[in-house]
Amino acid sequence: MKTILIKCGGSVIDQLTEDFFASLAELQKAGFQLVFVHGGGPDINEMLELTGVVPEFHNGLRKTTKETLNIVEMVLSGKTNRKLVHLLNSHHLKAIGINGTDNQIIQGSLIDEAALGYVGNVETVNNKLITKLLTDGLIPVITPLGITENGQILNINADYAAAAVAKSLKVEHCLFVTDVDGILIDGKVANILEQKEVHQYIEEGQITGGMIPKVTSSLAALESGLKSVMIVSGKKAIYDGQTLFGTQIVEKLEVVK
Ligand SMILES: Nc1ncnc2c1ncn2[C@@H]1O[C@H](COP(=O)(O)OP(=O)(O)O)[C@@H](O)[C@H]1O
Ligand SMILES: CC(=O)N[C@@H](CCC(=O)OP(=O)(O)O)C(=O)O
Repeated sequence: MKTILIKCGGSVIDQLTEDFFASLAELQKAGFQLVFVHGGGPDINEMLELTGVVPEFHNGLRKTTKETLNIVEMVLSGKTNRKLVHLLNSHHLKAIGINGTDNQIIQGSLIDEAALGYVGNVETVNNKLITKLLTDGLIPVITPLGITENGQILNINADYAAAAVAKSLKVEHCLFVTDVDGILIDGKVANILEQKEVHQYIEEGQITGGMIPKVTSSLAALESGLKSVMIVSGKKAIYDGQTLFGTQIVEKLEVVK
């Protein structure tokens, strides 16, 4: 069966629409099995603020002290994951929540402990539990937490975690669901962007902030052999039974034509 990896951004989890959930059902009808990796940056920030910790980011990655890691794990596993699983189940999409650390699904290593604390890169993904759940007809919903060889829990940027899971599962499509209709260039959604344009738009400052990890992990996923990567909106329909709506990212335009 063909699989679609859906990364659901923290920016949009609270704004997912009926049309979006209807598109997921359409994708299942079209023969795709779904796997989710979710973010939760806003939920984490909210809880950190309540505890008086000021969020700190370096190149888009959250500096994660021991205290922050405890909150990140509590929020991602206890709040955001529960919220998304509940939303899917209430739309008759049979979802089950799991942590990236469960059964060592996401194995990673520290990026730079001195600068970032317990923030990790993905080294390998253990597909076993994911494929077992898919075989049972369930939608795995995975937190972007990883674990090192020594058992240290890692906070992983959800875009990178999603791209790594997509690569490991060799999915048909990888969709980054966010709070905008796609990548906006000069105020308009681009239907398709190639690698070279992505780099150019980052340099020109047209692609900034939270969109940067999405495009860089999209390009990494394409390089690793994935065929289709898209940025789509969770606020509307993303599929009409034939076409996915949003911005497709490709290595080279001529390959697609
Ligand atoms: N060129 C662009 N097109 C669309 N959005 C962009 C662009 N450059 C930066 N962004 C920002 O990226 C945001 C999405 O990233 P982020 O907030 O990290 O979302 P998520 O929680 O889904 O990962 C958009 O809301 C927008 O503010
Ligand atoms: C290391 C790192 O930055 N981890 C992220 C994990 C959540 C995430 O990426 O959530 P979004 O997709 O909503 O941004 C964080 O702590 O915010």
